[in-house]
Amino acid sequence: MHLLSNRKVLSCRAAREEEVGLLINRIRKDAEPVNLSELLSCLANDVICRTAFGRKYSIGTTAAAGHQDQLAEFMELLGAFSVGDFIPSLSWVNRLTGFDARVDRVASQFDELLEGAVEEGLARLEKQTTAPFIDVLLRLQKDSSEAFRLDREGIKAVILDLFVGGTDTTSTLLEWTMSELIKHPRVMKKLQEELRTKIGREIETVHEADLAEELEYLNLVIRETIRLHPPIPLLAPREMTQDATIMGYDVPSGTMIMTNAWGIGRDAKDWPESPEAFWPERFLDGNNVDFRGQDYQLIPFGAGRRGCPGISFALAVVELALANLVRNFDWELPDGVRGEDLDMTECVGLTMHRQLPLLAIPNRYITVD
Ligand code: HEM
Repeated sequence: MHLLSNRKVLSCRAAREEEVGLLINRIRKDAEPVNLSELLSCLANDVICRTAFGRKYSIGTTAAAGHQDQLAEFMELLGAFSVGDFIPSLSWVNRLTGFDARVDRVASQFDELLEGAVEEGLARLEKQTTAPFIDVLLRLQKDSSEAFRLDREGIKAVILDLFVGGTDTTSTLLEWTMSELIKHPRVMKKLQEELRTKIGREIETVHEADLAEELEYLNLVIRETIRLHPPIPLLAPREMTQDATIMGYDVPSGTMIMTNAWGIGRDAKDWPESPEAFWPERFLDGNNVDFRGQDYQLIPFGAGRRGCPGISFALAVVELALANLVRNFDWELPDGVRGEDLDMTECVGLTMHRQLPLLAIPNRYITVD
């Protein structure tokens, strides 16, 4: 997908660096402890808004608060169990419970937001050279031929897809990585050592160019977190296009199937050494299992033609944010709670968040005047 190509991801670097810089400054100023879950959700949201729409719905405005709530409700509805999807004759239950009405309301609120963004993009079209995604699509529409027509609804659908695919997933991965690091001080210390040694103390905020040096342990930590906490634990539902036999079961064409990436990542057959433990070193010594869809024992981004096209985009945000959060601060839990006692309960939904927000105290480590 052109919009998520490596070149395009690189071109959005300034927005990522600026937003991560703002996050770090905010953490420096906020009263302790900080609500990392909320801050990381805002970060992912703002980065995607800037790359998709060319602007964010800034913190502190009513539009921002409304938009943030809309997105949370949208994700909740996407992950909710809809009786009618599984037993069509019971669709009336969705009307009775108010589920359909909520879906209609949130869909129309989102449509309003996207309509506004399309109008803003149209007004910008003649002026701007570095284009957010929506402008790229509008330009494509303007230049489109008979053979390839992209209409307004299509543009809104693509942007919505990026939005839904890219915000909650990215912030969930960040939230779980910080949780695991705080819960495992040995791993946190080792990662801090890598970042503080390789990046040095001279700069206050880490930029993407500073990550050019091989940061092996950072990569292992992300891999281990996504194994234990795939942000979309059941991937996207798929329909069988032909009859097949899977593990001895006959599965007819047309059956809806769900893939349990969460279960696969913890399966003792593929992960024989303490599959439930957070241990990034399991990926050393020749274990090169990667998460990009080639190794079926680790598929948090799906695999094949419909696998996630946003992997590079997500990793760019996650690596930069983690490098800054971990290098610049020493973290501890409020009220003297020890890291190993941190509650790690998951909550059910399309994306799998922490049930309780992650609150933590940042102690400044890097202080460049
Ligand atoms: C840690 C972050 C992310 C995770 C874990 C993730 C995971 C996934 C998964 C599991 C799917 C469905 C694949 C399947 O069923 O085989 C998917 C699809 C998708 N993702 Fe991601 N994603 C992430 C970040 C992103 C980002 C940042 C973007 C865009 C900016 C994005 C855009 C999309 C799109 C557009 C699809 C739909 C692809 C299609 O239907 O063909 N994702 N993602």
